[in-house]
Amino acid sequence: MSLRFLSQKVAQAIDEELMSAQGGFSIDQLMELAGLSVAQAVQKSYDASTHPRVLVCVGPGNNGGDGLVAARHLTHFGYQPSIYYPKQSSKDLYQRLLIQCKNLNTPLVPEEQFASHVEQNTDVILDAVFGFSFHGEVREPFKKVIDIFETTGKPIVSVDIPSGWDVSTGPTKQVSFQPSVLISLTAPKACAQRFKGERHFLGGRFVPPSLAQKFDFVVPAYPQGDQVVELKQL
Ligand SMILES: NC(=O)C1=CN([C@@H]2O[C@H](COP(=O)(O)OP(=O)(O)OC[C@H]3O[C@@H](n4cnc5c(N)ncnc54)[C@H](O)[C@@H]3O)[C@@H](O)[C@H]2O)[C@H](O)CC1
Ligand SMILES: [K+]
Repeated sequence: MSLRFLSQKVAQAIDEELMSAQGGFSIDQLMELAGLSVAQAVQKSYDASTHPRVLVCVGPGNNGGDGLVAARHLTHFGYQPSIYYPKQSSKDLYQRLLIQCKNLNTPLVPEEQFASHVEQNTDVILDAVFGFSFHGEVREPFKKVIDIFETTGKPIVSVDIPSGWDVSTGPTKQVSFQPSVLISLTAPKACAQRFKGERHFLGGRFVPPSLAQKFDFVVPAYPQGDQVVELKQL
């Protein structure tokens, strides 16, 4: 069976099903596993000894939450992440994730230092700005962030979707950067067919076979205890 690429609508339906009474998961659990997958994909792609400074760009929704979780795991993996989080959520979950990072002394980058921080103090950018619920044209304060993704020479690792791409069709007139690494969560979204970077991982190792069957997608075999599996061919 070949890999299925999910539409925005189906990705959202799967997410809802996982967190329904039947699915039994809480958002905290899914986000923890998604963020752990992301940290593992970074670790498999960029060694902490050569690329320790990971700038985690955090958006306003759950994609951003995955980034905060990844930042915490990356610290424990020996990286020195920093966080750019221009529109902080007041929701309890996000506040707690941020406290956990602050307790690990992870610095928060101020808005006016963002551009210079990318150029001078960053080895890898972790793009956790928008995921499968993004639509329309990028609004501030994120336009500035995506504009830098468009022009920087630093490697970008995108969580679930390259932020600003159309979830179904991929690069747009405004946003066409290619991340070096993409971590698709649960199953790749349709836009992943336009990914031309170096490595594509699948993460989010929480899908029961009955759910994959219901939504007609394939979960490839993960190696041993890994939280990611590399997808060689699209
Ligand atoms: N089942 C899974 O695979 C899981 C995936 N996870 C991650 O969750 C995101 C999807 O999260 P969601 O909260 O639904 O949305 P987003 O993070 O994509 O962003 C919504 C956020 O962005 C704002 N927004 C939308 N469009 C724009 C725009 N044009 N300009 C500015 N802002 C915009 C919107 O208002 C919201 O605030 C998925 O991709 C995974 O990364 C879960 O963590 C675990 C389960
Ligand atoms: K993203």
